[in-house]
Amino acid sequence: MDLKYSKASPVLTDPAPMDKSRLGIRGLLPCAQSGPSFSTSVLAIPRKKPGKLDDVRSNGWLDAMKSSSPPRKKIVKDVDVEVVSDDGDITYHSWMSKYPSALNYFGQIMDGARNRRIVIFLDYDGTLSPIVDDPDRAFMSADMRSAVRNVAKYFPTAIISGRSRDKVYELVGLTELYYAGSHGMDIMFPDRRIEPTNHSGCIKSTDLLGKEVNLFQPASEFLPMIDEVFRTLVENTKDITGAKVENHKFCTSVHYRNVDEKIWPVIAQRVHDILNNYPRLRLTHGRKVLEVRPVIDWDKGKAVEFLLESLGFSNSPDVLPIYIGDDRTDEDAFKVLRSESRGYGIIVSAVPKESNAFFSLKDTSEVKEFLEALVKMKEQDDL
Ligand SMILES: O=P(O)(O)OC[C@H]1O[C@H](O[C@H]2O[C@H](CO)[C@@H](O)[C@H](O)[C@H]2O)[C@H](O)[C@@H](O)[C@@H]1O
Repeated sequence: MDLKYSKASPVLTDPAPMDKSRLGIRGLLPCAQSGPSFSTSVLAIPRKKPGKLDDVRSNGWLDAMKSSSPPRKKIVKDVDVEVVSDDGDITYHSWMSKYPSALNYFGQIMDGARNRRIVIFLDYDGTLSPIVDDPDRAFMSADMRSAVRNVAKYFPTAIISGRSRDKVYELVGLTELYYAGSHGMDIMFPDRRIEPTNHSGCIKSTDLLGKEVNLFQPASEFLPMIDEVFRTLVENTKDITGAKVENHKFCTSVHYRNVDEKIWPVIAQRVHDILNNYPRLRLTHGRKVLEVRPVIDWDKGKAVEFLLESLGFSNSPDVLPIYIGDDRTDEDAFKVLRSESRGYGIIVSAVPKESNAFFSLKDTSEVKEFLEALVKMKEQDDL
């Protein structure tokens, strides 16, 4: 597909047909050719009559929604954190032969790292902080923060999150890291580095400490559209108990974790109908969350490549990138690292799921252990 601008821009020119097939739209509403103008006139959309929920059932949205997070078979009530029962233990152990524990294989991973510069990429939700019901309360523990801080002393470390860059920075609170928000569509990297050769469009800015930095925001033209669709989604889900819409600047998400499962078809249909008016936006599935993103050729995998290049680590056999993440959006990064055996993806999961990662960790406490082991190894000067 042609790029709209120069080779540098990830914005795709003719998104409409691609959009439709990705969304599985069956022409529920007349489809605007170029999306709505940025006005408030689209804030209220006509509601579907009850019983007309065939689109989201037939296009796979509902199935994807149901399988989008580990089953909550047992919930530890007062901790408010997902815990999966032992039922799937046998399957889990056989899955682990395909995705062995990064802790058990730590020695082998370190052997591969000998004489190579390790670069660490970390997802936030489900990786550094446990999955909880309220996205505003997804805090990382002090121990985890200290593990990440120590890792960053020895290895270049970046956080790549679906949240807005400001929000994830606020949650992590460490200035010594690199941050990419909005699924990699908002990357801040140091000024002293060279702009990656294949990309233009970096802008100069200052970080919260007043330091000069570069920003790469490949979806900046979508800002008003995302803002508009965010407000539309808020308006059209406000009557659904438990629904929550978040604005991540270059993408927006609709949470249904706290919505009664019987109402999932309704929330899915509302989002579907709204997206039908925005052919330049697409939907991806996260953990009990519908994520609305621009149709651009950019994802967490591209962000990893971009950061490696902008930090001066691109295409070097002396570099070993390690990416730790837990959800479907992290698969793009795992794929990049798997290709040409560039590095290691580590999936965080307590249940079996297909992945492009090489290794696995069961939960956030194992992530912390892995990070601590890296630091210990470095402190013993074994790397
Ligand atoms: O890329 P990430 O950093 O993993 O962000 C992905 C999404 O994470 C958040 O939602 C998820 O975590 C919440 C808190 O534990 C949980 O309540 C929700 O069900 C999960 O989907 C965040 O709120 C989303 O906006 C991110 O897209």
